[in-house]
Amino acid sequence: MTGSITSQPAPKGSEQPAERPAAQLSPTTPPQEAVLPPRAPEAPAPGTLVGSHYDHCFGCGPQHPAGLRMTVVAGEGLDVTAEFTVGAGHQGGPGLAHGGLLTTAMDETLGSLNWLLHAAAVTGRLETDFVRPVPVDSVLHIRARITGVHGRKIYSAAEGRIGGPDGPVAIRAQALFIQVKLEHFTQHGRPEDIKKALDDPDLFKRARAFEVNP
Ligand SMILES: CCCCC/C=C\C/C=C\C/C=C\C/C=C\CCCC(=O)SCCNC(=O)CCNC(=O)[C@H](O)C(C)(C)COP(=O)(O)OP(=O)(O)OC[C@H]1O[C@@H](n2cnc3c(N)ncnc32)[C@H](O)[C@@H]1OP(=O)(O)O
Repeated sequence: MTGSITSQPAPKGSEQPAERPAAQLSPTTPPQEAVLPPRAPEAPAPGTLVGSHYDHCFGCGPQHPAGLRMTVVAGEGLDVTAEFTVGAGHQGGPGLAHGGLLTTAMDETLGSLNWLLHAAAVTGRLETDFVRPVPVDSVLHIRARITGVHGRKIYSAAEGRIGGPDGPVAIRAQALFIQVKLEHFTQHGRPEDIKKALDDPDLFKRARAFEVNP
């Protein structure tokens, strides 16, 4: 390895224009018309566990053999906290957490915010800034909040700290979730998993509840 990337001349026609267009807002930044709705009546009470949305979820499922098994606690408003302990099985570089897994932990936490609105939603876009390395055995303390809702779009942001809940920020994320109907899962999921999920009375009850207010 030479340690440097040889610079090549830019292909013809790809030169920078004399004036760059004004910086665009990220699609994960709520527009001015976005609102902060009240917590849904069905939202988990402040200080209680949000609970896993699906037993086999890689992020939160208690039955997943190698998942992150994250637990998320509802906050007072449109916010949650979560912890993710980085294990030896989560390495990217030696002794350091894999960035993709940290992103998964952020995705899971941000996704759980949707329970506060009682909305079934999927990640449309997720942006992550890795601010400092996260060693194995660290506990990532995550705080996430909804930053706005506009139609089916739910905007949210989170940060993950190490060395304690008020330690330095190691990772930041912003997300755009899109509200979906139950059919999103039933039409696209592998049939045998959908069948099993629908046979689970608890999940079925939960899924039907979404149908009333999709
Ligand atoms: C059978 C029982 C199942 C029961 C399940 C039970 C519970 C589950 C419920 C909730 C889950 C709760 C917690 C989950 C917690 C964490 C889990 C992690 C979350 C995930 O891991 S989840 C997997 C990864 N995720 C996907 O697998 C999505 C794949 N994708 C799609 O399925 C479509 O892409 C979709 C649905 C996103 C949109 O499709 P669509 O056709 O419905 O709507 P459309 O395209 O019109 O978008 C509407 C407006 O959003 C804008 N928009 C869309 N995408 C954008 C982007 N990327 N950037 C900027 N803007 C975007 C458009 O520009 C438009 O904007 P506008 O309205 O202004 O025009």
